[in-house]
Amino acid sequence: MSYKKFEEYNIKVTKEVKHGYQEIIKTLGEDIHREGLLKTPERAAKAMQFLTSGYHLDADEILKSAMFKESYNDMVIVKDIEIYSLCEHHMLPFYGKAHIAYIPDGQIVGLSKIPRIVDVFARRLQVQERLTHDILECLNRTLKPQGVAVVIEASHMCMMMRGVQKQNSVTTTSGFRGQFMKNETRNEFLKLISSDLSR
Ligand SMILES: Nc1nc2c(ncn2[C@@H]2O[C@H](COP(=O)(O)OP(=O)(O)OP(=O)(O)O)[C@@H](O)[C@H]2O)c(=O)[nH]1
Ligand SMILES: [Zn+2]
Repeated sequence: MSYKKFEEYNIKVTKEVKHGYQEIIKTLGEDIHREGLLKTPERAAKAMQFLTSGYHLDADEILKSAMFKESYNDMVIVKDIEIYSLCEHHMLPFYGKAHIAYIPDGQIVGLSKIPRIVDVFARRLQVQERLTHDILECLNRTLKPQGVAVVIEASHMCMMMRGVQKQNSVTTTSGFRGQFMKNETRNEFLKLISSDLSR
């Protein structure tokens, strides 16, 4: 889609989602003509578009745009990557940290591209398990490393603000491919990030 077409599409989506929010706010018993709420449906629509903007981005292409030949053969870890996503069940936020490692096989990737692909998959309606695998599989198929590991620890607002109302539970998900299937490599990675996991 051309930039102009995409802009037109975005304006149309904002208009439709804004209309949806007007209905929701009204149905929930608020006065949509109240001064403080006048622009709220449009603001909420734009916020939601941003939080789901990952649908329009190609994570494989982002990685491919900065891959370099390099003979470095040891583990590369990017840890403490902030994650903000929306659970697909309640459309409430879940947030936390991702720790990602790979062992190159002839090519490395620009470091910033790792948090960028995290955002591409986080800015969608997600479950933490699928988010973990989306990131893992993207790195595995695009970079073709000797191994890749992803650990995500997150708190879910749908379990905090409502439902079971547990404020301190943290969910950890993980995925491993290639060399990280070996206990020794996996344990080295887990040890290197363990200071974060106990925080
Ligand atoms: N596996 C998984 N579950 C999630 C995630 N985010 C939210 N959930 C859960 O999705 C489930 C949806 O269950 P339902 O019983 O259909 O929804 P509900 O009645 O609102 O459930 P409660 O949250 O228990 O009140 C809940 O257990 C949530 O905790 C996630 O990332 N992964
Ligand atoms: Zn939820």
